[in-house]
Amino acid sequence: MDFVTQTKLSGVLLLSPPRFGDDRGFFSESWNRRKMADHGIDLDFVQDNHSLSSAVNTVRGLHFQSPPHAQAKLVRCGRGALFDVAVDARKGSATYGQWVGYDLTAENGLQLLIPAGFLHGFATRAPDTEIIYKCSDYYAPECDGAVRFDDPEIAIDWGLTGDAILSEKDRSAQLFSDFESPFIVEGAS
Ligand SMILES: Cc1cn([C@H]2C[C@H](O)[C@@H](COP(=O)(O)OP(=O)(O)O[C@H]3O[C@@H](C)C(=O)[C@@H](O)[C@H]3O)O2)c(=O)[nH]c1=O
Repeated sequence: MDFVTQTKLSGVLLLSPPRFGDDRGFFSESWNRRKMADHGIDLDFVQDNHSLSSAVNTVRGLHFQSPPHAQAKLVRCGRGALFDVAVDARKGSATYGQWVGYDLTAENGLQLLIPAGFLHGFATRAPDTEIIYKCSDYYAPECDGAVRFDDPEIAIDWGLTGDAILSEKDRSAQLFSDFESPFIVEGAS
């Protein structure tokens, strides 16, 4: 698999950092700014997040931070397995409202790069799943927002095997049709 794979949503990239295996296990560079810049991606990450979801079918999302604190995220799985989803929320985008989802596991080491302007969420596929992600802006609760993970218009196939386990915030999230996107696709006026 190539180091960088473009997805059907412009700017959302699936990354496969090389792993060097030996008798002890493996070594991998999980983030290398210079290497990413060689691929035309120059992001200034300022915060790393790490969360544990105990149960299978835990869903966190779909989340965003509005400008001026919009966040690009580089997501990977530290333990277990998760299905990671990005939804294009950029007004004027040809793929507005479309989603992509990928299985990121501790074993496959895949990463998803999600630019600002996308909603992000994930579902856990294994117990005690840990997600680790870099963010390009600091947490700003006043800019924090959520759209329903099961929004009928976006219609994400989460592949859940039971009822979704949600936070109170996510249970009461807005519909995509009520969401006034603060994001504009680059180049649109
Ligand atoms: C996101 C975040 C939360 N918190 C606090 C607020 C709250 O008390 C507690 C739990 O917050 P939440 O319920 O929002 O956590 P969670 O539902 O895991 O939210 C995260 O979901 C994924 C999908 C994302 O993309 C993230 O950007 C973030 O929105 O942690 C921080 O201190 N810093 C942060 O950056």
